[in-house]
Amino acid sequence: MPSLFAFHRIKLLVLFLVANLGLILHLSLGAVKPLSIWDPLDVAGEGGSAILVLVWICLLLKSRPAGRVTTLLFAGLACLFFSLWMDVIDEFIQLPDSVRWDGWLESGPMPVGFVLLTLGIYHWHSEQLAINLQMRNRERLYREHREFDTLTPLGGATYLRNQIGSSIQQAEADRQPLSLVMLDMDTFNTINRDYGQAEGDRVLQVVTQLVLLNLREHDLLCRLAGDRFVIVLPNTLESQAKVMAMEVSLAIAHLAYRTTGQGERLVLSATTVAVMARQESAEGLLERLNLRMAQAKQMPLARSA
Ligand SMILES: Nc1nc2c(ncn2[C@@H]2O[C@H](COP(=O)(O)OP(=O)(O)OP(=O)(O)O)[C@@H](O)[C@H]2O)c(=O)[nH]1
Repeated sequence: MPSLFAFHRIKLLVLFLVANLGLILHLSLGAVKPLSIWDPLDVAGEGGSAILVLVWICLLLKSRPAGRVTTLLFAGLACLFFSLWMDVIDEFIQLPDSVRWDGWLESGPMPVGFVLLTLGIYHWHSEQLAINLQMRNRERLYREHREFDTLTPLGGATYLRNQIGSSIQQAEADRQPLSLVMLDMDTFNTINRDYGQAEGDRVLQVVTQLVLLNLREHDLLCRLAGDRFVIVLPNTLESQAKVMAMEVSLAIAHLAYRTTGQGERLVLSATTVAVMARQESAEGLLERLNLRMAQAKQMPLARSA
């Protein structure tokens, strides 16, 4: 993927030019102050703040695609940076008393920047609501990006354990059943072996999409490890979970998956098992689910639920 910075070159160029214009204006009309009257505290405070705002700008441009939200956030931060930059320059360059505009350059862009930032954050909020919809079935109200697997991208084992823990508590409080379904691809290592790791990765991504399509609004899919996934099913009895497990298994078996290289048709299959939570810890429930999976893998004819 090309660096997102590439899309923002013009913005950075404009900021660079405007910042330098301010500096040149000061240098052309004022005189450099003697070192003895520099105030190190002011220089450190204002200079440090300006540098931090520059870091925010870089992180923003490095992580966001171009568009209205990015432009507003950038414009807001650029105004803040310019105000702080003028403040820093003021520490080193003495302008004649007749000059009045320097105060405007220092204080004017700051409120404009805050207004632009507020607008940007408002539109960011609307954008995030749309993204949340896309993330349905992938995350709950709790987000911790370090617990997300980058390939699929689903919550990993730590995220899953935390979510099972909170789902158990919620189920007990609501006096509702909670079930889990585990899904493990069959002979997945042969795909890696015969078609390469990248093809295996693609299979995992496609299977993830397919399983997500089979879930209800409040269900959660996580990747426990390798080719093993777990679905958390609130308000669900074991019998209902078994039906869902069967449906997911059938969907995978009926998927017409073709390899990216030669377009060969791969027959995919997964073993699925379901358990309902009893009065036990998240770890205990997950252990029982793993045990059920180990038993199902040993009985090839009973590989669903
Ligand atoms: N492509 C790819 N392979 C992975 C990833 N994580 C784990 N694997 C591989 O997945 C394979 C899983 O192998 P096994 O646990 O034997 O599973 P299996 O081949 O499906 O065998 P059974 O489950 O017994 O049917 C191993 O070869 C791992 O190296 C991944 O992120 N991408």
